[in-house]
Amino acid sequence: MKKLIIGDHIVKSFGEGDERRHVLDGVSAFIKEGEFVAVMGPSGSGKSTLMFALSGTDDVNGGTVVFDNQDLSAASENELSDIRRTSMGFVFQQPTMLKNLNILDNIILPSMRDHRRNAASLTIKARALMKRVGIAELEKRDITQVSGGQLQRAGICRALMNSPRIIFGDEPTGALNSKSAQEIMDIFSEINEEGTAIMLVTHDANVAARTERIMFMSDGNIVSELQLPKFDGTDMDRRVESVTAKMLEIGI
Ligand SMILES: Nc1ncnc2c1ncn2[C@@H]1O[C@H](COP(=O)(O)OP(=O)(O)OP(=O)(O)O)[C@@H](O)[C@H]1O
Repeated sequence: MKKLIIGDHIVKSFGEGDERRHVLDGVSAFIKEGEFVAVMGPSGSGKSTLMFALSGTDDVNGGTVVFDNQDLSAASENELSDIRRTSMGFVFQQPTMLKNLNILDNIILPSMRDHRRNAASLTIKARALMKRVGIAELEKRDITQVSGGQLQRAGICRALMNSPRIIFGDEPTGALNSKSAQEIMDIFSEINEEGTAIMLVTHDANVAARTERIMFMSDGNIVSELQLPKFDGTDMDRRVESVTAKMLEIGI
């Protein structure tokens, strides 16, 4: 499968003078089209920073990031924002949604900037997505009137509105109980089955075990990888065991 994103010797530094520190220390990473990957590693190892670099959300201090043959490091802020809006979806631990809008409007709002689409067609798409993830009946609810799992489903709908090539998830199940987390992972698996690449940052071996490749980070570098067969709903215990064995082996 062709590579969708290629990060080559990425350096990302924070701080000034003696305080300056390479949070990404020349890290190279790729994500293939339609691939389902996870990034694991100790707190502060640079997982989220890598995600923000590969998605063009943050600029880098060295190296290159190429998305679908476009060099993100050379792209203007407008070009980057277009690429992110049309080709990428983002899901975070706590979906940031507006309190004065209902769930449906929160899902639609970011896509309203895409002038090729009108409100009616966006509403149709949002309702189809909500139905698919099991929150069709919640469209009129305020964001304070739904559970954490339901809100995260809405966050996933919002990320899917523009039919992205890839979804980036930073601890998307981190705030959920294990049942809701597994349900969210079922949704991610389905989305991936349909061809959307997914990159998840996670501390949870049960989440990482659902993916097909895990990159392990330590001190701003990828220090190991684990390849798993594509998840087919079986063998979960064995998959989790191999992830935890690898975590133990590299000491995270
Ligand atoms: N904007 C910033 N300014 C200064 N330092 C930062 C900034 N963003 C991240 N860092 C530092 O970079 C390091 C890596 O952060 P990052 O969030 O990528 O780690 P992580 O592996 O995702 O950690 P966690 O698992 O705790 O979320 C940390 O030491 C963090 O404090």
